[in-house]
Amino acid sequence: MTTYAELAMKYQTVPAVATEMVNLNAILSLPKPTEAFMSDIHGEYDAFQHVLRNGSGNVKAKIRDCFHDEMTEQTLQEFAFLVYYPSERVAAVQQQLQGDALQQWYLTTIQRLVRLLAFTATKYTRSKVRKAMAPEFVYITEELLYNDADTPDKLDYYWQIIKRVIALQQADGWIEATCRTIQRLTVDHIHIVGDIYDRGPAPDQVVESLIRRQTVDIQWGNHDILWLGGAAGSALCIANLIRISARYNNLAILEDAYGINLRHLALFAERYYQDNPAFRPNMDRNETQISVAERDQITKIHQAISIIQFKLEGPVIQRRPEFEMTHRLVLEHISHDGQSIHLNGHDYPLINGAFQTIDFDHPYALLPEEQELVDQLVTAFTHSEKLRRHLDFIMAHGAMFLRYNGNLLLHGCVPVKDDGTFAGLTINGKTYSGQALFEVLERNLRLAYAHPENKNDLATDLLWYLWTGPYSPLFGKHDMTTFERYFIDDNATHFETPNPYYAMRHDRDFIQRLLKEFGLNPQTGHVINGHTPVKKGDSPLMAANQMIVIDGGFSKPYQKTTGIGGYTLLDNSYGMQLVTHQPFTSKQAAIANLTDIVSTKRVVQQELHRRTVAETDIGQEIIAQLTMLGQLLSDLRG
Ligand SMILES: O=P(O)(O)OC[C@H]1O[C@](O)(COP(=O)(O)O)[C@@H](O)[C@@H]1O
Ligand SMILES: [Mn+2]
Repeated sequence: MTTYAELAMKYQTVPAVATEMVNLNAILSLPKPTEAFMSDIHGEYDAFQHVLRNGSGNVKAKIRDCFHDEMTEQTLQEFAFLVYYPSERVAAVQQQLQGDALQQWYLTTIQRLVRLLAFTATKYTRSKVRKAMAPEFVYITEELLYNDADTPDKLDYYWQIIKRVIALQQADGWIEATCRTIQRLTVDHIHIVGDIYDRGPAPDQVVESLIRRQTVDIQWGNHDILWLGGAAGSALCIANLIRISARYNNLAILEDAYGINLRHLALFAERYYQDNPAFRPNMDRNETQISVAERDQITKIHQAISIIQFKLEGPVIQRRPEFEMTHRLVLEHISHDGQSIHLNGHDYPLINGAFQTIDFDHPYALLPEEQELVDQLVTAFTHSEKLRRHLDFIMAHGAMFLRYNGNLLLHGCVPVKDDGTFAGLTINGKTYSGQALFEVLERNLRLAYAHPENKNDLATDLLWYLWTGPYSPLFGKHDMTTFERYFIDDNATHFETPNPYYAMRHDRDFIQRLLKEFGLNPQTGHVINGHTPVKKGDSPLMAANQMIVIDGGFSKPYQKTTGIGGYTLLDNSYGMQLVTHQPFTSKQAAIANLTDIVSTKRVVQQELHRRTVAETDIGQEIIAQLTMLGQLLSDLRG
């Protein structure tokens, strides 16, 4: 929030104050900019990029509105793909066309892009449009954009600029930069409702693209917490994320993207483990097959790190009775011959056994070599500069929940008890529930992240709790049955009881109570969640459209369940729409066949009048500033 003193420093004369007031007043009456909500990206960089580049289908809609009937469907499609993938499409056109035809293509294309840019820019101030441009082309672009080519001289000037740009071989660079500006202006602000990391191949590139984009906020997901926890020195978070990386054949992210050396882990795994079908990597993404030797190595690493994880869980659960997780102390219930386990009053045979490093008298004790490995990994995670840089961004732009323009955004749930009252977690003798639970967990997370040198303190243990604790708002289930899923055949033991929240969120009264708890207007607000894939046939809209779940399966391994390729929610001046995306095959295929993946748009809420900036959070800030400027003006006039 800007203060009166800051404004008084910045605007020292009556005309300066008046000019700013005129400017702010004008901004208030502009249409509300478009927000896009996405979640559960799970490392699927190409699919995510496609949705970002096509503005969740909005870019094509803009082209349609701007050019009406001037373009055939084929031309429109080609033009849209130029805007999404400018460098690839320019290269393709250069292959197809030569000489005069190519020259004509540049002339037509540049002129069309100027028109489209002008069309997308109408919602914004000149200064905002300028900020969305590549600095090296600002001068040229503004000359083209704000040139009212209505006199022959001006028209001549306009075409001269375009021709010079082409002659000086700047056209490719200008096209690329302008297409990016159009992409940015089409969607002004992006919300990521959690889970950028795990299962897919390129979360690091997703983060890089968010860093480039900047106008982003993130509501942390349980998988993001594992990586934040890793950088914060939590051995348990590290063991979990390496386990998942091995499970989905993604260890390369650790080694190649983040420079974390897994050699010692691989050598250790080689010494202790054999092939084990239950630990072979999941190849659902259907990418290039791996060799048997490679598969064997991953399978062994997968077992080694899983057992380390289960061992590390013991002491944390024991030293934190307030976590109420003794039901997750599993290793101590294995029979001493390693053949069965006694859980919840039943004996189950164990399958896929991999218990050779466990001393059943001290099941949670790490072998000295395991301890060394853990120490080495913690050091590597807390020292990876690139990982820190990525997670610094996720920390700076992220939070446990967000209130934005009247809506409540959070990844998983607000934990409740069976009777619908907010469930509490007791920390240091004090019980926190509802909004206070989110806040206490966030405070501890920030503390743990700021002190990677503390490894066994409460704040670091709470990071792991966020991943898997029964009242973690990011997990939302009573238990994570990872051990049972690997080692017990009986499916009943795999079930993870969801928090009652998930049944209650269908109910409008319940959602309104939540909105109220978080200080929002219960009549007009929405709750937006990710985390739980919306199964085929289920609706992402609940509680009379006030509850919206947008985990639609960017994650390839989950597309069997969802049947689609993901959802994005759009909120613009006309209202809210839910966009369904078809599964994305590959970037190459999309560009070669010009296949878009948007399938349907569903209206969630339609505004009776077009909403303006004045009705947004930023608008409220501007109104407050205007009041202070009014005061300043009369003070200056004395
Ligand atoms: O499908 P996988 O990789 O075995 O993962 C299953 C595990 O993932 C979880 O669903 C958590 O991950 P999500 O946040 O993606 O749901 C656990 O509850 C479950 O045990
Ligand atoms: Mn999740």
